[in-house]
Amino acid sequence: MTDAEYDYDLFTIGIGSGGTRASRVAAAHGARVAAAEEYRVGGTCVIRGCVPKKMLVYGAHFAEDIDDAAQFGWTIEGKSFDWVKLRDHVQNDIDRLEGLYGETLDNHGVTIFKERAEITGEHEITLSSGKTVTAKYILIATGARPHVPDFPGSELAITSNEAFHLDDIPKRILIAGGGYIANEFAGIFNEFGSKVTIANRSDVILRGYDASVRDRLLQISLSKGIEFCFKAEFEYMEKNEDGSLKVKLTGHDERDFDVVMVATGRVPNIEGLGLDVAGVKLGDRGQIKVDEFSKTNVEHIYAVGDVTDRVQLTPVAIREGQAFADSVFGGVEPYAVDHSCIPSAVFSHPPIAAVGMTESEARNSLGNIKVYQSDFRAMKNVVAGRNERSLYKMIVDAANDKIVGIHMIGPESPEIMQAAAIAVKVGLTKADFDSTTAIHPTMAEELVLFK
Ligand SMILES: Cc1cc2nc3c(=O)[nH]c(=O)nc-3n(C[C@H](O)[C@H](O)[C@H](O)COP(=O)(O)OP(=O)(O)OC[C@H]3O[C@@H](n4cnc5c(N)ncnc54)[C@H](O)[C@@H]3O)c2cc1C
Ligand SMILES: NC(=O)c1ccc[n+]([C@@H]2O[C@H](COP(=O)([O-])OP(=O)(O)OC[C@H]3O[C@@H](n4cnc5c(N)ncnc54)[C@H](O)[C@@H]3O)[C@@H](O)[C@H]2O)c1
Repeated sequence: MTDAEYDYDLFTIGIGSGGTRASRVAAAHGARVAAAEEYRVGGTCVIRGCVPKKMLVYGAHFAEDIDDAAQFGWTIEGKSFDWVKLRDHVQNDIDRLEGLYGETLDNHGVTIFKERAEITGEHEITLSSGKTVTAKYILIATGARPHVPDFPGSELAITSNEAFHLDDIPKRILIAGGGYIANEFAGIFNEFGSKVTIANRSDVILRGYDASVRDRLLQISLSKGIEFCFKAEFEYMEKNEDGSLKVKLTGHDERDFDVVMVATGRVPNIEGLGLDVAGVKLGDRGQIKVDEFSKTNVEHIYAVGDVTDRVQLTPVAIREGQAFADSVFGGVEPYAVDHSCIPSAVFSHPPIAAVGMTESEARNSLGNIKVYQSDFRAMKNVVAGRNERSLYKMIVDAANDKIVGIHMIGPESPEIMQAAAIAVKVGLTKADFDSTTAIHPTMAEELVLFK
């Protein structure tokens, strides 16, 4: 087939973070682009991930702010919280954002099919309506979905997908997992007044983050009333007559909860995509295997984002989509996304932010390191009488003074980290930070005052 004989130059399956960016940029480069979405335009991040989650984090934090306000002289009478109001307000804004995503693609001339797509031939895609189209290139950007462990009664559990739509805030919620989603939602529900229990299979939370910061979150969460069950896996779960759930975890007696949510990782969406027809190879975690340019083993099929299970974060999916579109349609030398030194955050209460190596990673790989630490109480917490301490940690390569990692837990730490991450990424030294004048009084000034 000649290029003109294909219906499109690019067909993108999945209009989430990666698929949106790739489709829009490819179209801007002059490609004829179509994209399919089986659920809602915007994907996980916009519809049921980062964005509504962050809105709930904001909503939840008022519980502490309103309490603390008394120490700042404010009397707030008749305080109450209306979950349905917040839930619906968040959902209305998600509707708005979904509309904006669709509009942007429309404005770039991308044809949107709001239906499921499957690869049915070398260059052929079939939509659930039965319509068949052809494209020179195919991009798989189908994301990931919650992994639900297999145990009797697992169908009674919810995942983060359903957490945004609950009718009420549960009195007692069990959250399985010890990662991002478990800790973020534990904070949200705890602030809304639920009794939260986290059950984790291992004995650490947030594996991959620096041990001091993880431990600080654990201590603060415990002090806020969140309960942790470690080395706990589901044995079974069943429904009680009153609608509550009876749960048996390994090493624990049966207990009743109103809602059980699993947050035990996310698995790539590869089923029913026609990958066998296309001959696309998978890796051992069920992810689509790609090279550094996001190309699969099939010359004209690419994949970006969570479905490739490289780093499951929105900004990474977006970068992969951008690099794909520029490389294939932008007339530039193909370029790869740099997956090193990616900053990240956990929007717990308080939040965590990190970039670069943890202390133990640096010790193992560099040997001789210097560790600087500031353990302080944010001024706002001091005035509020809130005994919640922040912890900032800087890891420096002793051989050349380069900062190889920064780890923080404390109010607004993700906001502070975004700028600090630039410094780590470009290889600034501890001396560079020392030579920068502090902005006083801030929490961020701790970064340039380490002794
Ligand atoms: C609760 C939660 C909170 C999160 N918070 C953050 C955060 O704070 N920061 C952050 O960086 N990341 C966060 N993430 C992760 C982030 O959402 C993902 O990394 C990101 O959305 C991945 O983008 P993607 O393009 O790969 O896939 P997605 O955004 O998941 O998009 C894939 C799309 O493909 C569609 N699709 C699948 N199969 C088909 C098919 N056959 N045909 C048509 N359409 C199909 C899906 O419906 C979906 O809309 C969070 C995730 C969750 C679940
Ligand atoms: N702030 C953010 O950037 C953010 C927020 C949410 C999600 N995300 C992305 O989404 C991904 C998925 O999040 P997640 O929290 O589901 O996964 P995760 O990989 O962060 O954590 C999974 C946790 O579940 C535990 N676990 C696994 N199987 C279990 C079982 N059977 N019983 C009990 N515990 C079990 C693991 O020990 C681990 O602690 C993350 O890896 C992240 O990339 C990012």
